[in-house]
Amino acid sequence: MSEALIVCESLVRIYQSGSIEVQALQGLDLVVDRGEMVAVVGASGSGKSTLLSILAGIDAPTAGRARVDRWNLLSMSRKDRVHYRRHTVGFVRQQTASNLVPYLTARQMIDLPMAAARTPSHKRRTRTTELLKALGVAHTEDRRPAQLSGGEQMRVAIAVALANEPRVLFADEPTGELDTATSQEVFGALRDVNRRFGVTVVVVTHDPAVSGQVERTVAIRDGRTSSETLRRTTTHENGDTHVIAEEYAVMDRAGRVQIPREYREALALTRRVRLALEADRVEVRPDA
Ligand SMILES: Nc1ncnc2c1ncn2[C@@H]1O[C@H](COP(=O)(O)OP(=O)(O)OP(=O)(O)O)[C@@H](O)[C@H]1O
Repeated sequence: MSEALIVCESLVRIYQSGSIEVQALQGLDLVVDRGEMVAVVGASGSGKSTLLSILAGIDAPTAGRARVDRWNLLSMSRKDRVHYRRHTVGFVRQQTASNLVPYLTARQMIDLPMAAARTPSHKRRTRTTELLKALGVAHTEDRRPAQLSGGEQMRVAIAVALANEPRVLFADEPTGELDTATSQEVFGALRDVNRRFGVTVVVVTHDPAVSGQVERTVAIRDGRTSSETLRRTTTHENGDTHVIAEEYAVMDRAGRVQIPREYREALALTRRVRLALEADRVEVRPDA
């Protein structure tokens, strides 16, 4: 098996505002393999944006472990961080317009990160043309952001994020401001670049229609990974295809598993529970 591209273990991020401490991440575990496309879901305030900012090298964790490719995100120098953000990761923000430069054309915006990385101009031209085509926005190459629809703006933003051939693309609510049909298009574009360029994609979303289309969804609750849903497609004899989704609890390295509230309430599980090892399972029973 190939080595995972992203590994977070017991990741903690504490924000200090005045005398108040906010624990945005409280020991989060996450593993993403190379080439995977993963959706991250969770209630507002659960820590999704914090996680993405840390993985994108924009914010630094307080404690724990976080590795992306060969980079340890807790011990990167300022110089490393610039290199990391330029070459290893691409980032697409929720607010469509904030990804773009108002006075540049689509072609110029895609060119910009490559110019900053001192890529030779003939390579930049070829890559820009390839990306404009791959994202279905070749017709917009000479237009500025104000002359693009919301979906086109987002697809150009994805092209900009992919310019320097990053290993991983992070997208924070990329379809949050778009209508359903346009969301589907943008999400389709993300899936397409994941397959076509082999770039790993981690997408934060509120939209169940979006998260339902990836093979793995990771749910975050209170700054921790709470469950994962794996989906696989099966084909019946008559040719019909069905998607089977199975939800798993996530166990951390210390063996901790969160028991969902409805299970605890149904069996009145409180502070002490009985654990029993059976041949093929572990039982959790109320303290009788
Ligand atoms: N810069 C900051 N200073 C203080 N607290 C912050 C800061 N950024 C985030 N938080 C807090 O950290 C927690 C997690 O925030 P985060 O934005 O990661 O959640 P989220 O799951 O992305 O939410 P949403 O879906 O609403 O974007 C929240 O309680 C938030 O108020």
